[in-house]
Amino acid sequence: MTISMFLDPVRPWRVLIAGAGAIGCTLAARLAAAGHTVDLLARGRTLQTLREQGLVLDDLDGRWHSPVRAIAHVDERQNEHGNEPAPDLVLLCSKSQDLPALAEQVQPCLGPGTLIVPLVNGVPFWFFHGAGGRFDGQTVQAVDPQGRLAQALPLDQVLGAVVFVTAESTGAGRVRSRTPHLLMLGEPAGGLSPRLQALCEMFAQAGIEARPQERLRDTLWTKLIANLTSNPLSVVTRATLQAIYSDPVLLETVRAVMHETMLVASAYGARLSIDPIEFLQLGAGMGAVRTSMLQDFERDRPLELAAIGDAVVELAERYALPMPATRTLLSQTRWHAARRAERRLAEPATA
Ligand SMILES: NC(=O)C1=CN([C@@H]2O[C@H](COP(=O)(O)OP(=O)(O)OC[C@H]3O[C@@H](n4cnc5c(N)ncnc54)[C@H](OP(=O)(O)O)[C@@H]3O)[C@@H](O)[C@H]2O)C=CC1
Ligand SMILES: CC(C)(CO)C(=O)C(=O)O
Repeated sequence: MTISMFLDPVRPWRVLIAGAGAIGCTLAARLAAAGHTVDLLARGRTLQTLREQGLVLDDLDGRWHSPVRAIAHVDERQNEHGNEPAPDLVLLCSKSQDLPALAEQVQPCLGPGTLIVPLVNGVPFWFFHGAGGRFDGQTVQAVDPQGRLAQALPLDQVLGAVVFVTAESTGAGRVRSRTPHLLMLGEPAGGLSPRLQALCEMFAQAGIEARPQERLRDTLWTKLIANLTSNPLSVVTRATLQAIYSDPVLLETVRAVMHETMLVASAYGARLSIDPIEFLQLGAGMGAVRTSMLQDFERDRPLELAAIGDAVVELAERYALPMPATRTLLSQTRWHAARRAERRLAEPATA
């Protein structure tokens, strides 16, 4: 019997949040404010600022100064007697390429009842876990090339998430979120389990709407279509969502990538509820939003192309589906990222 069988949404949970960026800090602030015990695994200047000044979130409900404990290693969770129960919940909140290292960092403190939720864009590493069908249990190479994630995390304790929270860091330990907090959560094997319901309720009590999904992969494909049609193209063009989804020239690429991705989704049995025309209208209605990938590009940070792009191409290859427009777009995005890196290297160093 595992601890999670007793998870009670109203008692305080022991939560470990790994990754103190925009999403990790937003969730940490709201969960701590709701009375949960929150440890936030951070590094560098963020860790130092969190220790010295604490965490501040500005969201639609106001300003939150929340009592989180910033830690550099999970063994700092131990008290003076050298013991600390395993967390009830671990949220992994990094860019997808950083997930293996983060998973290995949290692995030593996991207990048999710890729920683990990666909050990461793109095809998840657990995609084939509990999926049934001919690929059941296989690995998505693009997101877990050395099998480090599957090794570090007990898959039966992993719940999937599709992130609709939007947030941006405004400085170390400072975060701003201007939309209602929304997560879609689901069991990799599908269905509505008691632990999934308890987790959704626990988030809801902290002001984070969490919708339990019987078929999370359907929602995942919808988000992938949004990411794949807009994130790489935003790097190539520097355009906002409004421009990407309304400019007639850019719409040609958007439509081509959307149709290719929808075909892959249907090959995997996804039941998509999106109407393509409505989808484009919704995208255009998002306004002057710069995608997370464009923001990473402008900050000279690595791009999440493996999880958002390469992984979908890999899934397509399993069914011999060509993705010519998507492949071209991904190559062009990489070309722009490489040119930018070269220009940065050529710039004279500032004192
Ligand atoms: N922000 C948003 O609005 C949305 C984000 N998402 C997705 O959610 C995920 C998280 O995004 P977001 O929070 O914005 O990303 P950020 O880049 O803001 O945050 C990631 C954090 O993880 C930290 N980190 C990475 N590796 C380690 C490590 N080994 N040890 C300690 N800390 C580590 C980073 O530290 P450092 O800064 O030192 O690198 C950074 O603070 C991504 O997949 C993103 O695409 C999805 C929807 C919306
Ligand atoms: C806003 C959106 C949906 C654009 O694809 C996104 O998730 C991102 O910027 O990463």
